[in-house]
Amino acid sequence: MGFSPDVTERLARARADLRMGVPVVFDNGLVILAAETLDSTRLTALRSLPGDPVLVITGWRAQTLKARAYDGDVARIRLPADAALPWIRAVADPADDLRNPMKGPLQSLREGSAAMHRAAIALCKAARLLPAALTIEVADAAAFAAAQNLTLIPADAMDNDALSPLHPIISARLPLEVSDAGRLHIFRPDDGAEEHYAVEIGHPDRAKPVLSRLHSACFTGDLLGSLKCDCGPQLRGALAQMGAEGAGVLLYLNQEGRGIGLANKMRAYSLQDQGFDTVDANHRLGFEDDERDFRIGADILKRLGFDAVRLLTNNPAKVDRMQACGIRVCDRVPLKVGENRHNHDYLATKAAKSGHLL
Ligand SMILES: Nc1nc2c(ncn2[C@@H]2O[C@H](COP(=O)(O)OP(=O)(O)OP(=O)(O)O)[C@@H](O)[C@H]2O)c(=O)[nH]1
Ligand SMILES: [Zn+2]
Repeated sequence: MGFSPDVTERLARARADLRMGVPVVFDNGLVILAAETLDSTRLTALRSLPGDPVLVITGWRAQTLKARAYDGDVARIRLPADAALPWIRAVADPADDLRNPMKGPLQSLREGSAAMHRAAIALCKAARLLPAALTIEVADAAAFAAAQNLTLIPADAMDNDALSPLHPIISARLPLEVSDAGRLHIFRPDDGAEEHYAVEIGHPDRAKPVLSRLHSACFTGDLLGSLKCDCGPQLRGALAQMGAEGAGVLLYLNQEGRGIGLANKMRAYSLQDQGFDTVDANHRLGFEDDERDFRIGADILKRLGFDAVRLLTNNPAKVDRMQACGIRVCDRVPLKVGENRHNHDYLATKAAKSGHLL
């Protein structure tokens, strides 16, 4: 009839399912549940199935837990017969690592392919959950999904790494403190993920490099005035500079916590209170230190008609990634504002480990 959801749409459903604790089924036979949202009812149901449940974690998390990661970026841990919900949570979530370091010995699987387990981790990350999934194989995936009313997704659904097209939805005049001539543009991706925004100041000449900032959302810094980072002052500093020049474009990308989501960023903050720095905290949670997709920013710039920028950033990786995405970075304009006694170590870590320029 033509109403059925396509793969992209089913993936959006799958992300929502995982966030609620509902299993998702890959059509080649792997059932997955996010460890973070797993409850005891579904754990019992999963244990009633024939087959051996496997807990998938990332290579980073495995390193912290001293488990073997034969698959490199992921590790498949055999679920012990007596493992209950708190044990699964403790493997997935580092909150109590220091208080309760012994989860193992963890038995990692070596045989067979990890391709679908890798896809399960990618789906948990896309759902902004902890990157850990409980999985089990079923003989007839389509029948199982139909009988249990679960979302069925193609085995290769996560292989497509293309950027989901972003569409301009609306733009409207928005007078700002820094400039009367402000305009806010809303962009919405096809895949049901977060919207992103562009703030245009004045009427930048498309034929010249535009003063530009790619700002990643930071609820704590941008809105609450958190002193743990420099995001709020950077946001306001960038807008002020654009206002003073009379032209510029600031992209506000909803990639909170360098792409791990606000809940996971707060988990990282909690680990930072235990003594880990910003990079180590991400790794202990099982994430890369930076999970952002900078193609989004490049795509929005192009859609607005810009192909060359003077980029306000202290992050050389951002410059490289923009260039790789076809945006010419004619100049890097430093944005050194907002250092205080609370974020001194954070900024020093970014300089030491992530290549930020001080
Ligand atoms: N995961 C994580 N994210 C953080 C932390 N502190 C700030 N962020 C996020 O980091 C993002 C800002 O990135 P930064 O690395 O500060 O800066 P950048 O955008 O790479 O570089 P600049 O252009 O120089 O600001 C925002 O999404 C913040 O929410 C943290 O400790 N952990
Ligand atoms: Zn911040």
